[in-house]
Amino acid sequence: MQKIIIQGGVPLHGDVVVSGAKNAVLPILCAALLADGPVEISNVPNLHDVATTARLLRELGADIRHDVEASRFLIDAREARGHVAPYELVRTMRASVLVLGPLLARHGAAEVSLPGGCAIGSRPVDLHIQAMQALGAEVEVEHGYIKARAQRLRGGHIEFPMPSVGATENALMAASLAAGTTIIDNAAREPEIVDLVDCLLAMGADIEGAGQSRIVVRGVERLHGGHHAVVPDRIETGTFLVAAAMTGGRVTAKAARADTQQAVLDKLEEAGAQLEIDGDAITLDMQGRRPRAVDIVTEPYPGFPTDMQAQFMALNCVAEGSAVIDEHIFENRFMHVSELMRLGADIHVEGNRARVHGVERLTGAPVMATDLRASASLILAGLVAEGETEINRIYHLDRGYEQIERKLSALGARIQRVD
Ligand SMILES: CC(=O)N[C@H]1[C@@H](OP(=O)(O)OP(=O)(O)OC[C@H]2O[C@@H](n3ccc(=O)[nH]c3=O)[C@H](O)[C@@H]2O)O[C@H](CO)[C@@H](O)[C@@H]1O
Ligand SMILES: C=C(OP(=O)(O)O)C(=O)O
Repeated sequence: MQKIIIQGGVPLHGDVVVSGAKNAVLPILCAALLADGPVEISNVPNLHDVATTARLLRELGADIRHDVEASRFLIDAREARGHVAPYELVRTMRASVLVLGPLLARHGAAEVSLPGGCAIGSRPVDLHIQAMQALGAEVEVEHGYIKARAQRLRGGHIEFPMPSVGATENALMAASLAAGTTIIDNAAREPEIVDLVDCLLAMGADIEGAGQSRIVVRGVERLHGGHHAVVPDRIETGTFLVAAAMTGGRVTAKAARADTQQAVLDKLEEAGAQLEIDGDAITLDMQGRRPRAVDIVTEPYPGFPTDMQAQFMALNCVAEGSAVIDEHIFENRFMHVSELMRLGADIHVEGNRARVHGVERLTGAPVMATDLRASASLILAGLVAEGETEINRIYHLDRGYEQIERKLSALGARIQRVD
């Protein structure tokens, strides 16, 4: 099994080009199922989750061309007649539940395996199901599958008890082809929602209010093909900026979108980093300084993202002072703590709160990655730990980071992937 080996202690310097966002591209690939013409998607990151989604769309009958060099997908779902998303594909990736809305809207039927349990929490799909029911679908859950049916979906009022990114995405895609108007209240406001809506608009949808808590979708008879470029990945951007801050370096993230990650940039400044934003470039300078520990509370957007919690935990581990991290989105997202402690971190967890006392130094050791962002936090810790850190089970990383070790090497890190 592959692993990553890091010799820590090198301040990072240089430029890194940010890839398209994983969490934007996955729903957008699913949205292509709604179109009765070819959809071209550019700035697609070459990730394991993207390959899994492509396999799922092929299984459903879509014709897919992937130009890896050009980071482009061409999806033609005109002949796609399948409506079953099987366990074998869905179990490896939660985002596969995002075919539910498109299949139901396009074919009047969908059978989607319940996504598998994930290391960060129980992650139910009740809100996805309630949204489909509000649009007139009959839904049953049996034998591990969500089975949904509707002659034609009709507009309705969906009021989420809490914002859910995935359920909002499923609701948006289903409502786009429903008869009549749908109002979604307490919708998620993440930049990936806005990006999905931009893609749906390019396909001829009629949607207002993306990025706000109330979204209004006027259903249309058909959606056509179109082109969309995926928004830059704010979590990848944040991860590289934290790497620069922790190592006392200076890094410019290019092709980034500062306006999608104010909460993260604010925390980096609070930690003592100097930031400069110039168009789509974000430069972080921490040369000659040690970060200060920063308190974090994860919240739905525009609050601090849960997907950056583990990386800031790593930063706090080597920062000056102590900080409290409150995880408010997922009930079990501190799996990285025990591994960071193997590197010498001083962390105490009580429920969904972690207290981190910064230490002068971490020391390299073999560690095990448990989920995607936990893996990222271990890489960050390895970049500053004395000696060698060996990170096992890195397949999680390939789900969400494009060529992370190459990008870090280009910034001067001593990092390699070995078999
Ligand atoms: C592919 C993708 O975009 N993944 C992101 C998406 O996940 P995902 O869309 O799964 O996350 P949600 O926003 O739905 O989850 C938010 C909270 O709602 C709960 N919930 C959700 C759905 C539901 O039917 N019932 C329910 O109780 C979840 O357990 C969680 O506690 O948003 C998360 C929160 O920003 C991110 O961490 C993930 O990286
Ligand atoms: C939790 C994440 O992804 P997913 O929802 O795909 O598991 C993530 O991107 O950090």
